[in-house]
Amino acid sequence: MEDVVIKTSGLTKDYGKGRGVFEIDLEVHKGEVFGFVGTNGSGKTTTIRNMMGFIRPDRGISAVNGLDSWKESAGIMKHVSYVPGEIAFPALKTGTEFLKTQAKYLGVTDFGYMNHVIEILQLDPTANLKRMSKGMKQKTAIVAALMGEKEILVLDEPTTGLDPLMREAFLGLVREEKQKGHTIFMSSYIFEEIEAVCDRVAMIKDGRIIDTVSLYDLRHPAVKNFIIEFGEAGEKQRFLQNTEFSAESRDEKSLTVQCRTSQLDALFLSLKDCQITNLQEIHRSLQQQFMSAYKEGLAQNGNN
Ligand SMILES: Nc1ncnc2c1ncn2[C@@H]1O[C@H](COP(=O)(O)OP(=O)(O)OP(=O)(O)O)[C@@H](O)[C@H]1O
Repeated sequence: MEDVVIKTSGLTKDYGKGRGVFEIDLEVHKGEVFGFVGTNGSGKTTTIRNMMGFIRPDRGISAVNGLDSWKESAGIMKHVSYVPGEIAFPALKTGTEFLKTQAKYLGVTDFGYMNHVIEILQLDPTANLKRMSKGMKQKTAIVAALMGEKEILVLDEPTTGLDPLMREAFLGLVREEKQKGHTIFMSSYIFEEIEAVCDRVAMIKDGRIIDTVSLYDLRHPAVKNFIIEFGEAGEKQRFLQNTEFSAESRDEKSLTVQCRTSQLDALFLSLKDCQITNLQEIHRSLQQQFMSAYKEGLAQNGNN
């Protein structure tokens, strides 16, 4: 596909004893926010480090903008802003000094966007780098990465150490990047934040991709489930006895109904003479999707 910005195929880095990443196939398209979720030690950082050309794969390929990650890593760096999972700052005194060095390295001369990111994240960069809290270090690394305004962003657990308000502010920055048409690859173990900003998500477990889902598809399933609460128990019973939809009683006045999206009209029509006190769609969350892919994997491996 022409608009593929990041691609891995059969990517394998084997550290022995089942550790590492195995046969990783990913395609991230231009302008996409692509999430990468998995539990601790599942292989997110190893995949990202391969993508960035920091480590050499044992098998398979990784390419960014058509450039081989390992062989042409210098070329890749021209197009990619990167926030590492483990932040190690150079021996400089303050955040400001570090950001100035970074600006020089990246050739940034207009500091408008950098100051915007600093403001959004409420960072005081004048603080001593060594004495910064975990969250401040993380914010500084984000500012250092974003100031380059590159068209590809690779973020390894970028919200580590950020409080919920700052996480939300950071997700706003990700949305701004997407609006500019930039491509974002972001790892996380926090399902809610991936769900909030990503277009597609790959799930990794024990070094292998177990599922790739489109958030649009997750939010727009072909079959929907609703909780319907009736004003009176008798109405609920009448509905249950007469309906052609698959329905199950929940309690005296409420039930769950399963309905194909194409039959929503018919469902609502069948409810038109009932007194409904509440109607709520049951959404399948990314975490639920991950848990079922996880369990399926266990069952296939005969561990369940
Ligand atoms: N240099 C290395 N040598 C040996 N094993 C390694 C090395 N780097 C990573 N591993 C192992 O590979 C597996 C994947 O690690 P990785 O850091 O990629 O996971 P992760 O999903 O990023 O985890 P976390 O969310 O905890 O940061 C782990 O079992 C880890 O111990």
